[in-house]
Amino acid sequence: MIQLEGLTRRWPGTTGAAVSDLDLHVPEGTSCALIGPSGSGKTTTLRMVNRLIEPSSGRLRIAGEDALRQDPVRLRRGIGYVIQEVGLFPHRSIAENVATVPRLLGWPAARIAARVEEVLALVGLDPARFAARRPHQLSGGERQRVGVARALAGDPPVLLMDEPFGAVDPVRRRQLQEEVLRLLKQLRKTVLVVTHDVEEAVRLGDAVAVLRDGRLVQHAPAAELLAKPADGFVAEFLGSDRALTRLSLFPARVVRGEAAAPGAPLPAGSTLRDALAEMLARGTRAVPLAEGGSVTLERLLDHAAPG
Ligand SMILES: Nc1ncnc2c1ncn2[C@@H]1O[C@H](COP(=O)(O)OP(=O)(O)OP(=O)(O)O)[C@@H](O)[C@H]1O
Repeated sequence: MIQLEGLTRRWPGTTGAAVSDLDLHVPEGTSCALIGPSGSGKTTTLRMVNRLIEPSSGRLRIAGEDALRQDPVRLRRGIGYVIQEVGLFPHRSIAENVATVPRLLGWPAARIAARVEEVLALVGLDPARFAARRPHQLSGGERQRVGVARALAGDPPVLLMDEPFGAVDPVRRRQLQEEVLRLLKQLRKTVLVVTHDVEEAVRLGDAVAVLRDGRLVQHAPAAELLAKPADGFVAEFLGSDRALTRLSLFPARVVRGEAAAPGAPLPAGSTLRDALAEMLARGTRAVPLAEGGSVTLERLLDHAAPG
């Protein structure tokens, strides 16, 4: 788990703090997305957790240990870090890039080689095709996958991600988000992810923390945040389409007693938001599901306006 208590960062020569008295708890095996306007302190917060930025005051516990008393270099070897620009070494092969942390950890060569193959496969890159290439021989999306593989290579319990899919086009982005999310859940990583994209935040975060001027204004499960923004600032930041965004959190499933509607069934893995889009496109009040039964407009309204 990651636990921030009163964490604060002041920059020399500035009035006020970039991050002020921040309390945040990310339980083990869960993810928290940090969102907020530009300059609200998201990246500063993230980089205080791996101490690329030293906190001015406050406490930081990672996996039960006082992280501010640990040697920062050793601390970082236990924390995966994924950034938008990926930051791969351009003159080293993909395999060498992925091997960075295991090598620093002093693993034997055979174990490193096996691990490189394993994590490349985990992120959907065939080691036989990619291991020997240089970063410039990959697409942006493939490089991003390498960034995730590299962060996972040393099997750290904690992962920090800063706009991890910012450089990926919107279509591949959703696919990559879903794959990485599935992977992180399967590996039970504790994750703190920074994004400016509300949809990405609710998709990746079990909980979402909203920052404003370096202060935490709301920290709640994604569905609760979208249903009940704490104030006008949060509501505006989440956008007037937040009820629509919320529908994307719920899978389209059969509710007993609903007869099958006519027409082509929704593809497997569709969300209630996809169901609404289909209803609008077809001009119907219900769409059928492949497993039988339907999603109805009434059901969508129940989810969009919870009690
Ligand atoms: N090295 C630095 N020296 C002085 N001030 C800094 C430094 N780095 C960041 N800041 C200031 O700290 C505040 C928070 O910056 P931070 O990068 O954490 O915001 P952010 O929410 O991640 O923004 P963005 O979404 O634009 O990346 C900003 O006012 C920024 O100008």
